[in-house]
This record gives sequence, C-alpha cells and structure tokens, in this order.
Amino acid sequence: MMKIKISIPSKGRISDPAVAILEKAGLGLKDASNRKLFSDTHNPDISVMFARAADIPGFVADGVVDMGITGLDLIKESDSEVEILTDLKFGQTSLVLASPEDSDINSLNDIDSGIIVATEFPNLTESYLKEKGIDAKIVELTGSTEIAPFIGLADIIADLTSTGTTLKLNRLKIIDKVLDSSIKLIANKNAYNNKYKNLIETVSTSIKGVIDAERKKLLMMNVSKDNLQSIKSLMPSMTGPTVSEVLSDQEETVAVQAVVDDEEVFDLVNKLKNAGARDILVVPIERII
Ligand SMILES: Nc1ncnc2c1ncn2[C@@H]1O[C@H](COP(=O)(O)OP(=O)(O)OP(=O)(O)O)[C@@H](O)[C@H]1O
Ligand SMILES: O=P(O)(O)OC[C@H]1O[C@H](OP(=O)(O)OP(=O)(O)O)[C@H](O)[C@@H]1O
Ligand SMILES: [Mg+2]
Repeated sequence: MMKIKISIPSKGRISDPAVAILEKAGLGLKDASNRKLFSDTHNPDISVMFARAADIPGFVADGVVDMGITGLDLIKESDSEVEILTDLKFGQTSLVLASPEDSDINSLNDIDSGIIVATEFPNLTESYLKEKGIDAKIVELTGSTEIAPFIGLADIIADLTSTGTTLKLNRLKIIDKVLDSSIKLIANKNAYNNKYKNLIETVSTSIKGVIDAERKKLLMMNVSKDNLQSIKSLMPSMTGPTVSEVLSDQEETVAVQAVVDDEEVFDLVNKLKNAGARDILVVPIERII
C-alpha cells in the first residue's frame, strides 16, 4: 500500500538531477521507463509522480501529492503554501530585471510606472515592482523573453540568469534583482505537520544526507606513530580523525581517517603527504545520516 507521493519534474534541466538524488537516497525508480506519469520506488511506502516543474508547487499545496522537488522561483510565482524542507544545492539562478545594453535604463530609478516588462514570472515581477512603487505593465511570455525589447514588445524583461551567457548574447544588462532561486524539497503542510510527519521526515533526512555527502570525501591514510601528531594537527577539527592500529606491520603504523569538505581535499592531501602520510585514499561518500 503506497503511502506518500513525491512529484518531480518530468522534463527540463532539473528532471535528471531530481531522479539522481532520489536514487542516492535509496528511493530509486523501479520503472524508469520515460513518459510514465507514476513510478514506484524501491521503498514500498513512496511513489513518484512526474509533472511540469511549474505545476509541482500547486500539486503539493493542494495535496495532490505529499512532497515535491521544484524551484523556489516557481513556488513563489504560484504563491503556493508549502513547507520548504531543504535546499538541494542545484538549479541556482536569479530572476533579474534587464534592459538593452544601449538603453538609458540602468537601475530602478530610471523606471516609471507604465513601463512594459516581458516575463515568464508575471506575479513575482509585478509584485516586486509594486513594492518599489512602480506600476508596471506585464507582458507574459512562456519563453525566449530576451527577444521582447528588440521587437517592440516590452521596454525591459524579467528573466532568469545563471551564467549570464544568455543575457550577454542578447545584449541585455542587469538593472536589478528580483529573487535568488534554487531547487527545494517541499511538502504539503498538512501532510508534514500531521498525517505523514514521520515518513516525510525520513525522506527529507535521507535526501539531506545525500546533499551533505556530495560535498564531502572520506580521507584514509597510513601514518607512522612518530608523525601522528603533525598529521592530526592538519586535519579539520570538526571531523575526527579516527585513528586505528594497523596490525600486520613491522614499524609502528596507524590508520587515520576523517571526513573532509570537497574543497579542502586537494590542499590537504599535499600537506598530509609532506607530513609523512602514506597510502592516502580519497573515497566518495554516498550518504551522511
Ligand atoms: N539557466 C538555468 N540555470 C539553473 N537553473 C535554471 C536555469 N533556468 C531555469 N532554471 C531553473 O530550473 C527550474 C525548472 O525550470 P523549467 O521548468 O523552465 O525547466 P527548464 O529546464 O528550463 O526546461 P524548459 O524551459 O525547456 O521547460 C526552475 O526552478 C528554474 O529556476
Ligand atoms: O544565464 P544562463 O546560464 O545563460 O541561463 C539563463 C537562461 O536559462 C534559461 O533558459 P532555458 O535554457 O530554460 O530556455 P527557455 O528560455 O526556453 O526556458 C533562462 O530562461 C535563461 O534564458
Ligand atoms: Mg526554461
């Protein structure tokens, strides 16, 4: 008997990463064949429903599904009341206001009421500008917003930018930021607070474990006892290290292991080698619970 449903995007850039996170969290899809609306997972209590990323906040808020994976921009745009459980550390992007490079509009101060703004995010854009005292005319588009100022459809645009490549290619400059967004794990408020609290928390904990693990490595090495103190002092203080005896060895050797941040590994390995560490292993971690 299936207890909870998680909705994840059926297509687009966040679909595959969402499936991958579920898989690493032990919720791999049983029937991964594409274009199916539902799929069972390896946990009999949890199934997956595929949907458009923009529809997921509404489905979660209305209780059509109990949990979802989608972008903060889409959650805010649809004004859905959902519980945000954790940030999934991908799909980082910002919703910005941008004008043509050669226009005189360089900041909000250069904008008056009546300005025409093309966007895929009419609600966010309109309410942001209203907050700033600007009554904008919104032209809602469903893609290729960048072209709007050049075909006389709008004065400026509100669009997502990540690397900045698309804006640059289309000769647009950023004049203001409406919102920073990334992908979130969300839950229906009632399901989270009452009905399925334990199950939702279990799923959330597993997924958080995957996110934490992705940014960490397990370092293992052999160290002669003489060098142990200097090796220990190099290790990040938060995470150990664990020191254990190595038996079948003539000289006095210990094995040292510690969990370290990804960014630290390169530097640390060199320092450890110089301090006398041998047989250093850098091991990926699947989950940290
Ligand atoms: N260039 C980008 N970099 C990172 N995240 C992005 C980018 N563009 C969109 N996103 C995020 O991806 C999520 C899904 O967006 P969307 O539904 O538009 O999918 P998509 O991958 O853009 O596919 P499509 O637009 O073809 O439907 C949104 O939350 C959005 O913020
Ligand atoms: O700053 P960048 O790294 O260039 O990314 C920003 C672009 O990515 C998204 O478009 P997407 O690829 O989703 O196409 P779409 O406009 O059809 O949604 C977004 O709408 C921008 O156009
Ligand atoms: Mg898109």
